[in-house]
Amino acid sequence: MTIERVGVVGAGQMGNGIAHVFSLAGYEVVMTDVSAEALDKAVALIERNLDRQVAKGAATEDEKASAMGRISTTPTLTDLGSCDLIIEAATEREAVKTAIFEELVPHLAPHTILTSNTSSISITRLASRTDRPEKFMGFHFMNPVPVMQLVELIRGIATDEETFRACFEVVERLGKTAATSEDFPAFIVNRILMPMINEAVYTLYEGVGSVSSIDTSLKLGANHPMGPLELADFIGLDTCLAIMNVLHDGLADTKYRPCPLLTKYVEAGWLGRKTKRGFYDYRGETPVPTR
Ligand SMILES: CC(=O)CC(=O)SCCNC(=O)CCNC(=O)[C@H](O)C(C)(C)COP(=O)(O)OP(=O)(O)OC[C@H]1O[C@@H](n2cnc3c(N)ncnc32)[C@H](O)[C@@H]1OP(=O)(O)O
Ligand SMILES: NC(=O)C1=CN([C@@H]2O[C@H](COP(=O)(O)OP(=O)(O)OC[C@H]3O[C@@H](n4cnc5c(N)ncnc54)[C@H](OP(=O)(O)O)[C@@H]3O)[C@@H](O)[C@H]2O)C=CC1
Repeated sequence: MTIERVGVVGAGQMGNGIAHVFSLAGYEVVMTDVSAEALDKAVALIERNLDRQVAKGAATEDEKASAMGRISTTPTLTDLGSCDLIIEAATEREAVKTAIFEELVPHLAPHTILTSNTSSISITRLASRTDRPEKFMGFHFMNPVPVMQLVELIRGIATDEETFRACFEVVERLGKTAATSEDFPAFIVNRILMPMINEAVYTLYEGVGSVSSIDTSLKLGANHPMGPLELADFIGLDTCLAIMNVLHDGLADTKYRPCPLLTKYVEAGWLGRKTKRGFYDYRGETPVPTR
């Protein structure tokens, strides 16, 4: 099947990156969000990130202008009904995602493939809340989307081969690499990455090290590009906690117990970079550790 028009639901840090890479690869993109401000911010951010690529010689001014011309925004979710492929990238809460699918489904063309960028939630369960479990998949990008090479593709129990092939071909046209994961809590990347981040928070909670010593240790001692607490702030502490809860509930093993300190940061609304405070305070010139 031919995919030309792509709908993106949620214009946060993942939604803007997803719209960016699809438009640069020549797809028409329609992006929606509950917040008009988020849509405006996303378009401005895509333009800034494309400028960065132009400055580095990774894209030309013409490619940038055509990519920007292929992106439109709408506050109305049901305007996405005519898209060939939809990628839901709203907040990591199952109730939010199912409400989106339930509102969208009556407006979809019969051929539309519905996907979720969820970091952890059961694809089979999300699919079961739609009219098309066979045309439903997990399409999981990594952050920052324009930079990271991987896309995890997750089939639900009912996903058909045609849908999988179509999504696989899209990943190739984006110039990215697909890895396939079975549909179990948090799939592959987050099944491995998030317990490491949670353990870093326990290391902080138990006073084994400060924020700086933990991040410096993993950056210089294990060659990670970002320390685990810096990475947690980058991903969003609400998303990290949501993923740990899915692992804990879904696999019923205490080794996935979210660290109480992670819960406390989220309760404070200190969600990391997106709220300017998390394990670091980003309100000044340079990030300052908060513990
Ligand atoms: C939670 C989930 O469900 C799954 C996930 O996504 S888990 C998170 C996965 N992501 C990671 O682990 C990221 C780890 N961090 C990194 O790889 C690096 O720190 C980083 C790529 C983000 C930044 O690298 P850096 O060397 O410190 O910064 P910088 O030199 O400014 O940027 C490197 C490149 O990325 C680009 N870049 C950085 N941030 C960007 C962004 N937000 N958008 C677009 N481009 C960006 C830069 O333009 C630069 O491009 P070139 O290589 O073409 O020059
Ligand atoms: N952060 C990361 O590193 C990664 C995240 N993901 C996944 O991507 C998804 C999005 O995460 P991320 O971009 O970080 O989150 P953000 O919080 O940055 O963005 C989520 C966006 O969705 C909006 N939203 C909430 N409810 C709705 C709705 N009903 N309809 C449309 N938009 C809505 C939010 O608006 P408002 O703020 O007004 O509520 C916000 O703008 C999640 O499923 C997450 O797990 C996947 C890979 C990496």
